[in-house]
Amino acid sequence: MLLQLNQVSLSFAGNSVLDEVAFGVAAGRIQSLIGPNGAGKTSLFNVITGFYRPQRGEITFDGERLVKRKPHSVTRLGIARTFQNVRLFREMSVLENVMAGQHCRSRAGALAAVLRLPSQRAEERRIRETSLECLDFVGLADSQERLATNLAYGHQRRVEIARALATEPKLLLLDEPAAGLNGSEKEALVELIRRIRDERGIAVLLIEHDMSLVMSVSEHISVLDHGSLITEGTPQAVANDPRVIEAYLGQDDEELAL
Ligand SMILES: Nc1ncnc2c1ncn2[C@@H]1O[C@H](COP(=O)(O)OP(=O)(O)OP(=O)(O)O)[C@@H](O)[C@H]1O
Repeated sequence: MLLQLNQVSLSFAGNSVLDEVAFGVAAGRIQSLIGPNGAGKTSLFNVITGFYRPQRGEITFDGERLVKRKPHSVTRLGIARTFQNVRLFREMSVLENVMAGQHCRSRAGALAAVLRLPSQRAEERRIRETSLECLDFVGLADSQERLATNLAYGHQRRVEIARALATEPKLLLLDEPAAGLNGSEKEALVELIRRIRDERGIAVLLIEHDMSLVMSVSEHISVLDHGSLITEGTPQAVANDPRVIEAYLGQDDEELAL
C-alpha cells in the first residue's frame, strides 16, 4: 500500500471521532471514502495530512511514518489535498495561486530569495513552468492572468486541483470536489480524475457525497460510519452491502441513491 493507516484513533475532549481505523490506498488507485454526515471523513484527511494528531495508531506513506509530521512536510513527501470549501487567494491571479502551492518544493532557500540570486531566479522560472503546465492540464491555461475570484466556481475548484498537482504528489486527496458543480461540470471532473491517474500515475482518494459520481469513478470504496470503517470493496460490493444501507438510513434521499 502507498498509504496505510493502522488502528488510528482520534478524539476531541473525550469524544471519539476515529476509532481504530485501519485503512489503505494502493499506488495508482482511484478510491473513495464515503459515509454519512459526521462519520469522520474530513477528520481522516486531517489526520493523514498532519492537521490533526491522532492519540493512537500508525500512518505510513511510501515507507515513511506520517504521525507527528507537520502539513508542509506531508506535502513534501507527496500527499496533496483540496478542501471542502474553495480556498484560493482571492486577490491573486490564477497562475499565482498555483505557484503558491509549490513552496514545499522550493530548493533555493530563503536567503537566495531575499538576495535574488541566480539560483532563485531559475527556481522561479521552474515553478512558473510547472504551474502553467498544471493549469494547462486542468484546461485553464487561458485564464492564468485572471483574478481567481473572478472565475466561475467550477473553474475555481479546478485551480485548486492544479495547485495540488503542482506539488508533484503521489497521492491526491479531494474533499467533496463535486460539491456545487452542475451536471456537465461533474462529468468533466470525472474525466479529470481519470486523467490524473492515467496520465500522471497519481493515486486519488476522494470524499464525495454524490453517489453516482462515486460509483462511476471509483475502483475501490471505503465506508466510514461513526468513526469506524464498516466495510470496503468494489463499488458493486459496497452498493449491495446491507451495512452501508443501514449506515445511510436517516440521511436524505440523495445520499441513499446507491
Ligand atoms: N477540531 C475539532 N474539534 C472538535 N470536534 C471535531 C473537530 N473536527 C471534527 N470534529 C468532530 O468530528 C466528527 C466528524 O467530523 P468530520 O467533519 O470529520 O465528518 P465528515 O464525515 O467529514 O462529515 P461531512 O460529510 O458532514 O463533511 C464530528 O462530530 C465533528 O464535530
